[in-house]
Amino acid sequence: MLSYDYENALRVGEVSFEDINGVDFTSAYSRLMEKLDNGVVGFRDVIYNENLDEYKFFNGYKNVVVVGMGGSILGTMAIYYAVSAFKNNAYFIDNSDPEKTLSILNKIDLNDSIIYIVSKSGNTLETLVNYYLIKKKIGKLNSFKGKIVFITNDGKLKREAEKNNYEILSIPENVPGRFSVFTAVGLAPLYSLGTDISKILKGAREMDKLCRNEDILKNPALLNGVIHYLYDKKGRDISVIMSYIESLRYFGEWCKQLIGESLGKRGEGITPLLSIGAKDQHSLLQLYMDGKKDKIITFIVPKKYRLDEEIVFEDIDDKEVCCMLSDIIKCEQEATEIALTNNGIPNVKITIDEVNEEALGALMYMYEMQVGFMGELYNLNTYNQPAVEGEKKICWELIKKCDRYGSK
Ligand SMILES: O=P(O)(O)OC[C@H]1O[C@H](O)[C@H](O)[C@@H](O)[C@@H]1O
Repeated sequence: MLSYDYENALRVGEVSFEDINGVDFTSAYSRLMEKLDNGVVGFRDVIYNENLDEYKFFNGYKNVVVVGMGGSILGTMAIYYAVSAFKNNAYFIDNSDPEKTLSILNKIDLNDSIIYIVSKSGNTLETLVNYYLIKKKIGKLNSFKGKIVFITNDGKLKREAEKNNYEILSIPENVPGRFSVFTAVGLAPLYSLGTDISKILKGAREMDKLCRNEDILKNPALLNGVIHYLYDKKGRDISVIMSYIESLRYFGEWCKQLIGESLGKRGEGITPLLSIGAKDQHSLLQLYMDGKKDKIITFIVPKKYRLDEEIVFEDIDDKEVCCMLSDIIKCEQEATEIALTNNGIPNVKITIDEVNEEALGALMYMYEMQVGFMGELYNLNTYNQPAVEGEKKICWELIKKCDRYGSK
């Protein structure tokens, strides 16, 4: 399913086994388990949901449009772009960038679409605006033959859904948005996109077995959390997630929010930095290798690439050399790993068999648990994001001043 290799994080010598054992990870483990057992947070419970039938009515549309922001869309994008990298019937609308939104909306036939409006609070500015645009576009049609599903618990969007008798799915209150990919937030649109959602949950459950292990060496989420925590304390507070498969780009975007909003509190936290190999060997590797000593690298690599082909080098040391395309990128990753380690840069590696639903379920759940453990190590509230509220208030005031109807 997934293997985790931490040897190079210790080999470089900045952090040792004694350091790991010196961290009170047992208390962190117990505190998180207690929260999960008592339902204070519900991101573990949802992976055991057996009732996937409620999504079966959401099939049969050519296009799937998902409108949301942050935790309400990034997990869906992460899984879709990973497992369905070769399809193109999904449209994701999150930002308030007029050029992006309008160019997407101008090309979709909404009549042949299932449209998900996803917002736990029901009040997120960008989601609201993008919904209004869709509503306006639908209003101009003679009749609307598509389907709108709201995934929301509250706010303006819930009221809008109720007023118009749209279908509403809800999100368990104890599952924070950025941990909600295994709820209707991710599962409903992914089902409409033809993804095998039971396999996503299967992968998450298999990972959960490992994450319940009290033995840190058998618990990759706990071990990776402690390693990153220790390196942060040594000044390596930038966590580079370097994926050697492009279809995991949005997994990185999802991780960025999960790590950033969960742990960035009270002057603590690590900064996630996304990187794609082999490309970034030609742009950022110089910085990783020889820049400030503030980074720890996580390689994410598949054993098998879903497409592959033989390639012949016509002249390597006067010889023809034949290898697979996948051999090339694997050699590049290995070379980077060896060079970084030789240069004293700590790195860990997560290997998945291949990119598929189960692997994504396992990988994403591992990160949810890792962040949960890390929040306990830092002793902070992992599940809120109070610092971003200030900007929202200022922005709503500015928007009221933009009113083009004036005092009408
Ligand atoms: O699901 P929503 O309520 O629309 O929230 C969407 C996103 O917006 C907020 O600003 C939060 O910082 C994020 O944690 C959240 O995922």
